[in-house]
Amino acid sequence: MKVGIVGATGYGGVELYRILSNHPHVDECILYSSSEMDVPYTQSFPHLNNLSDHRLKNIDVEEMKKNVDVLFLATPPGVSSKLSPQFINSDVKIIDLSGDLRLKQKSVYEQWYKRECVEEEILEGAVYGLSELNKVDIANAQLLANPGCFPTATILGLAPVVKQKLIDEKSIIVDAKTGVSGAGRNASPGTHYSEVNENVKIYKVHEHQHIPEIEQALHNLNDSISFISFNTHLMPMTRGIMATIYVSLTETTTTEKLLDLYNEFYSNSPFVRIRKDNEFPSTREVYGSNFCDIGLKVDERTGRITIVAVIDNLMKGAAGQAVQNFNIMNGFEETTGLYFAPIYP
Ligand SMILES: NC(=O)C1=CN([C@@H]2O[C@H](COP(=O)(O)OP(=O)(O)OC[C@H]3O[C@@H](n4cnc5c(N)ncnc54)[C@H](OP(=O)(O)O)[C@@H]3O)[C@@H](O)[C@H]2O)C=CC1
Ligand SMILES: CC(=O)N[C@@H](CCC(=O)OP(=O)(O)O)C(=O)O
Repeated sequence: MKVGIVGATGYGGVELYRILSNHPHVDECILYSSSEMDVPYTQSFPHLNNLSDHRLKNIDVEEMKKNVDVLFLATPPGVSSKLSPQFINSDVKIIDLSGDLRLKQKSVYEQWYKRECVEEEILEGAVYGLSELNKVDIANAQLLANPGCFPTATILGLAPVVKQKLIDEKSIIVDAKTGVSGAGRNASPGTHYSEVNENVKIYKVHEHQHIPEIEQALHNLNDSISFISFNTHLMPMTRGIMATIYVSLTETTTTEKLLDLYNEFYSNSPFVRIRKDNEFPSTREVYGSNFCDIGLKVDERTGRITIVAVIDNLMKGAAGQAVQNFNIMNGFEETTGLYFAPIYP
């Protein structure tokens, strides 16, 4: 297959390139840029010297329609809203890593992203691609909205107890932490070294754009869920997301029984690893991989559970899950090109 990557000079784009350039069903990667034309890719990324002789191409929709089977958009918010509609009814499948197509209601996108949304009929046609929960629709998608990094960890961490209706629907609290690469390659005052080093910062309090995405997905699993409490913290590390989730149980149960439920729920999900009783994952243990690792424990005194879900934000939180979805959309084994160990230490 021939794949195109728009935004190849960014973090999500170069992670896609790392995976797709070694994918057994990808014959060619075509790399697009909105700011550079006909310059070697290695100019942006010298770590690819001797591995890539690609030159960046400018974005030309008609050229893409002729030369590309699947187009990945690893672009800032607003770009996919303009590009994706131009591919409707074409033979090109679109996998969008941005948040532009994830929310089903135009007004909700405009409220949280504070920018204009695509038409609702485009949103209706887009499939939300949380690979573990939506395989049948993903397999038939032409337009795929790849989930956000925090939603991926949070929804996978909660899905079994939410679907089984074991928790108080108003009790969900998510305390999430992220590495700085989640903010993309361009430095900003909030993300440069001296701001982040030896520091922990809470940001976008009650205003994070992933809140409605998580609520939408949980509501689809259990329609009594409408709102969650969710906050994010920037950590002095490059990659990784940890979502620590607190929820109240509606009936008495044990850690052992919940671990059995999670193991059963994810028994056909090769990238979700449930930890043993009293073992909790850390971000390092999924670094550079497509795994989502989950640990949990019942607090018998309070009747609450603590659930911990970790991912690599650029892998399962972005490019890795995008390739997992690419595999499902094209009838390949979902682990193709992706089933490798995390980098450790
Ligand atoms: N980083 C992460 O962990 C995650 C990111 N995402 C989402 O994925 C998307 C990409 O993120 P990330 O790679 O981190 O961001 P980066 O800022 O690192 O890269 C974005 C790339 O988009 C390109 N770009 C900028 N403006 C335009 C435009 N108008 N048209 C076309 N291309 C443009 C730029 O390349 P050029 O100038 O060469 O065109 C740039 O390299 C974002 O929507 C982000 O929210 C989702 C999950 C996790
Ligand atoms: C550290 C950091 O700033 N992370 C970003 C990650 C969000 C992201 O990738 O944006 P979309 O999923 O909405 O496209 C944030 O928290 O906003």
